Amino acid sequence: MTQSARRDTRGTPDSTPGTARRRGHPLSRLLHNRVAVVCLVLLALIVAASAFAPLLTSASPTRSTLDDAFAPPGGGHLLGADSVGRDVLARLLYGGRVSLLGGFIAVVVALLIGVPAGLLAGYYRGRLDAVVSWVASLVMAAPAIMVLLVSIAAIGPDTNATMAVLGLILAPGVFRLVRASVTSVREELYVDAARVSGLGDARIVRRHILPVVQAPTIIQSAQMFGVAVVIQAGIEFLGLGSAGQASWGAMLNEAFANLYTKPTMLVAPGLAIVITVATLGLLANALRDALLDTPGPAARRRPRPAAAPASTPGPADDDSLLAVEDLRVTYATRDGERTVVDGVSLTVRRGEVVGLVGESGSGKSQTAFAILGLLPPEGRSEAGRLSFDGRDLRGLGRKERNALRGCRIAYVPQEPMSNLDPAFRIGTQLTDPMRAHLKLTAREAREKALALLERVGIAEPERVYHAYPHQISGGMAQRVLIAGAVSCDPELLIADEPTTALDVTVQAEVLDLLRELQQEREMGLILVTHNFGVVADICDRVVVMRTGQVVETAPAEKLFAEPRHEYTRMLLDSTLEDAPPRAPLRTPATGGPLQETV
Ligand SMILES: Nc1ncnc2c1ncn2[C@@H]1O[C@H](COP(=O)(O)OP(=O)(O)OP(=O)(O)O)[C@@H](O)[C@H]1O
Repeated sequence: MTQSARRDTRGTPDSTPGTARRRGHPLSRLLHNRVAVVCLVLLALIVAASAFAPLLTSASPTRSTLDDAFAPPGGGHLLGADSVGRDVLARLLYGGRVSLLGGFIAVVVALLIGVPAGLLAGYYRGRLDAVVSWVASLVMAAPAIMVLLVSIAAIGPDTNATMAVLGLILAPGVFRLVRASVTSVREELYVDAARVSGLGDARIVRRHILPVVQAPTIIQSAQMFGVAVVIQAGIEFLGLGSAGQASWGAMLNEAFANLYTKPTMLVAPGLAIVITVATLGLLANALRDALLDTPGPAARRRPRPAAAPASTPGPADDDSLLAVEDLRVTYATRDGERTVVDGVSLTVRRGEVVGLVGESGSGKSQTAFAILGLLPPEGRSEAGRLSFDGRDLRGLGRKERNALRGCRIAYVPQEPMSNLDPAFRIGTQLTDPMRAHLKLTAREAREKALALLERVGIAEPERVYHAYPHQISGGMAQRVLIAGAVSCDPELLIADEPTTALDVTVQAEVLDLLRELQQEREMGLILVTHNFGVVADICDRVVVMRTGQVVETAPAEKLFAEPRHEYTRMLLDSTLEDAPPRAPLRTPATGGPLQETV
């Protein structure tokens, strides 16, 4: 995406007035919605009337006085009395408690089960997701009313227990909603970026995933509450609730029994149920408008083009900072296993810049992700050797990997904007990993972040520190990410096409910055690129990849002076001619044309 295109979708500092409206606090947006305010007031009145029933009426909801049977409204009974002389107002007020408590129990149970299950399944996917999704489908397939009736038969006529069972029945709906939200946000590059910076899963879920899940869950809760109130009334209406208690459903039952003699008895419980349910439904709509009117990250991971593998590894070096030997990355696909990195070997020494070059789809990013331990769950990697500073990275636990990533091995991605969470200020995103890894106080982390912002060439560090990602340009965002990447003084930096998404004018500045920081801190640097100009500018050594394999490894000068492999020559020629390297390739084995990858 070009810089200008990105500005169109993300906004610039000048576009803040437009975004300010959207960024207003959800509560203030809700309170600006008249329907929402009316609903909130009505709900508050219903809840207060039920909670303070003893203060509003001295009558008992269950005591019957046969002399008062069918007493008209007024006098001793403000809303009249029912067929056995019980006070209708008292039954209405106390009955609200049963309905509201029942709805509350059902929603809480559904949330307690659905939210954690959806978070875990959506975040970790794999077998856990498969099992939980299967159970959810099973529960959803069972007819809800039958399950409720069977549970009443088993537990007995206890309204609250029945509503807890209803919560179990509603939980798969919550699970699916949360799982879908997590799955979509999990693919966001800023979540990858948080993982790369070494933040633990709990922190990532709290910071980046939960805020996204929150809004749909709140909306769904309001809807579920309405459904639960109706079902609870239905159960009481059928006479299956707790015996002897006043409830709106029991009042409806009583009214139906006397439908022909006293039809007006339907009015009070009918209105109470309709108003409560309609209010919850309208409130859910208003919540949706208020909560979902926030700018979400639109950018998704770029679709990866397809490519077929070929071969030629290179040697590993013993005093190297990073040593990779015979790295393979495979994906299980419907058509069988697909190898996207095949026998890659490379080394990086301290203070050395290694360019990983090749056309799109040649496996550069997959190699980088495998080194970082960041392949998606469906991807598998294995290597003859994968060591960092003499330490074997194979089989490292999640915690140990996290401790290494972002701290000793850092990553700069190719799409700066998508790697910043739009919901948080730049300062928060910079200080978070520093506080986690370096155990800095909030104040120390802030000072370090401001110094870093200044170091990476940002003219107004304070402003950028307090800005949201949409308020800065793409070039600035990349500088911010570079500042974040070097914030914990890593020994190895992996930069995946760090200038691709930037304006041509900014590209050179960002490369200069990377080179300066690399020299200043004597970092090893793996620069993933398909641009030989970039390689010539800053790389000491070059690894050329094609279709998942290394075809040539050489010092940069040597590679330019005498490229050995035909593919390297073709890439170099296309760079010199300023033409895209897209001539049909021949596989070494068959000589047949390879698939076009872009
Ligand atoms: N999740 C996945 N499942 C299956 N194949 C994948 C997956 N992700 C990537 N690939 C494949 O891996 C191969 C290498 O992709 P990779 O992203 O490493 O290429 P690249 O050289 O970095 O390209 P680019 O310069 O476009 O980023 C591609 O053929 C791609 O289709």
